[in-house]
Amino acid sequence: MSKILVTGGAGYIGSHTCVELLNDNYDIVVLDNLSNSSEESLRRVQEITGKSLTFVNGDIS
Ligand SMILES: O=c1ccn([C@@H]2O[C@H](COP(=O)(O)OP(=O)(O)O[C@H]3O[C@H](CO)[C@@H](O)[C@H](O)[C@H]3O)[C@@H](O)[C@H]2O)c(=O)[nH]1
Repeated sequence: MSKILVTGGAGYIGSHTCVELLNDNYDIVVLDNLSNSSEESLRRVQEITGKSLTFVNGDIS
């Protein structure tokens, strides 16, 4: 299955996107600097879907 990079994936729109992608069996890597979110949202994404993701705390700018 394809791997998808989700920038801002810990945020509101990003975390909902992560749920949909995981439910469609994509592997996802979330890149987020947590400037307007927390890792708690990603914990919930994994709890809701029963699937794991890779999180990278960082900034590409
Ligand atoms: O340089 C940056 C800027 C943002 N982020 C992350 O990107 C994600 C999304 O950023 P944000 O602009 O907060 O978008 P949303 O999460 O979609 O939140 C917006 O939409 C929500 C729902 O309407 C509102 O509640 C928020 O206030 C509003 O910022 C967040 O996890 C941020 O931590 C980065 O990683 N790097």
